[in-house]
Amino acid sequence: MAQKQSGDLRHARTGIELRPGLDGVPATQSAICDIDGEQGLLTYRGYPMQDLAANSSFLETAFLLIWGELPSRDQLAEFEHAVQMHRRVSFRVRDMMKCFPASGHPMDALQSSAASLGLFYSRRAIDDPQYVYDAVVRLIAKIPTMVAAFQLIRKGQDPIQPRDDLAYSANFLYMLTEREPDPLAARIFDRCLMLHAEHSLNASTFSARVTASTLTDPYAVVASAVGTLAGPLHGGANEDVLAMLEEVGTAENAGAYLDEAMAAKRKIMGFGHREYKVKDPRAVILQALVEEMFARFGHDELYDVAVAIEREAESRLGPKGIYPNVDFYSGLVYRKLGIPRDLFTPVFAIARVAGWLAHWREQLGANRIFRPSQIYSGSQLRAWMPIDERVTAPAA
Ligand SMILES: CC(=O)SCCNC(=O)CCNC(=O)[C@H](O)C(C)(C)COP(=O)(O)OP(=O)(O)OC[C@H]1O[C@@H](n2cnc3c(N)ncnc32)[C@H](O)[C@@H]1OP(=O)(O)O
Ligand SMILES: O=C([O-])CC(=O)C(=O)O
Repeated sequence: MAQKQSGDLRHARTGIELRPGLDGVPATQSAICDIDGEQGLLTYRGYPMQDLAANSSFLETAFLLIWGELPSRDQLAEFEHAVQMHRRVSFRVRDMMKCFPASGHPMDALQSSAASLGLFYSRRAIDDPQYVYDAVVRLIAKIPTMVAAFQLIRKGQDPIQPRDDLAYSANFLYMLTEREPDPLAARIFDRCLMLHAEHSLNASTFSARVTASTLTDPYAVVASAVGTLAGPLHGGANEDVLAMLEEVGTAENAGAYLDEAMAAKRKIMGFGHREYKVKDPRAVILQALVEEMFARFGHDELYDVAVAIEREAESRLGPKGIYPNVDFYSGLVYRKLGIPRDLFTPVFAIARVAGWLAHWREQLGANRIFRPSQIYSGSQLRAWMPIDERVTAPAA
């Protein structure tokens, strides 16, 4: 991989400084989510994350994020009912998924199936509040169904239909595992979704806003965000954390593993954050949820490995402000729920679609197309070279 660009470069004509990765550069104004990375505080629409995770539900939190206020009892009932009515996906989408290679990554399957929804619904009605409401409902309702469907299809089975008597999270776990989940497991999963629902201008949300700013349809917005979330520096890290815990194997190996990884300049997955200089507040809650899961459903020795890595990392990475992020403990909850490792990031997407849609609406409310500039570092003006006069092929 190429070296990251160094700072202190300025645009030749405007004099504006290049900030690689847009570090610290405000790229939009938003009223959706606030992060205090020094204190480890996270709020959605002004409500502390801890209060929402303790008292709300994923659908209620999604409503808050997208429409700005907590719903009334009637509004919530209407929203929950609408989502329930739109959980099914067309047989055409299921048949398309049957043509996907079973060995493909479920994030690629999700990105393709989310994009395919745009084929079914009109594209040019984004000014119509009913179109917006319907698109929000469809995406929140259908993404879990598509994630569960690909899981069964790749095992050679037919997807199972959603169950109308089950609430949002319980229904997803049922469609995935073909068993009605324990109510505590379903509640813990619902809390995980709330914790992952939104996080200001992270890479996938930025991607969603850039796509939204072209006035394309919301299915393309979500599909582009899913593709961005998949990368290992972003949502994809939750899958890699589990691989790391398995590789480390025992708590005693944690220190040596960290020393070796750092000497080889490898990043520790599930650690570090552009915004947080302390432990991610979501990781604190997720760790408590892991313990709640294990107290009820049995211990997992990989948790001891995770705790040892966090302890050993304190002296090695803590001085640089590098602590566990949201991806560090989530996989241990999902593993206990019977979710396969390569579905951890699709599960993240099930939650984050709420944040993406909130940003889609906000972007459309005061839209200007994203079109930043660049600092050109290529050749200066050159004379055309006829093919027979070219002496060397350009380096790969
Ligand atoms: C849902 C989410 O997206 S949460 C993040 C999930 N991603 C991960 O867990 C992957 C591991 N973490 C990382 O790659 C980074 O910390 C990111 C991508 C999250 C943030 O990246 P940035 O803000 O650009 O920080 P950057 O990568 O420049 O790192 C700054 C310094 O900290 C070090 N660092 C950052 N994260 C880590 C890590 N996980 N392990 C070891 N060192 C790290 C870098 O090597 C760099 O050191 P240097 O200054 O000596 O070169
Ligand atoms: O905010 C970020 O850059 C990444 C993150 O934690 C998230 O998207 O939840």
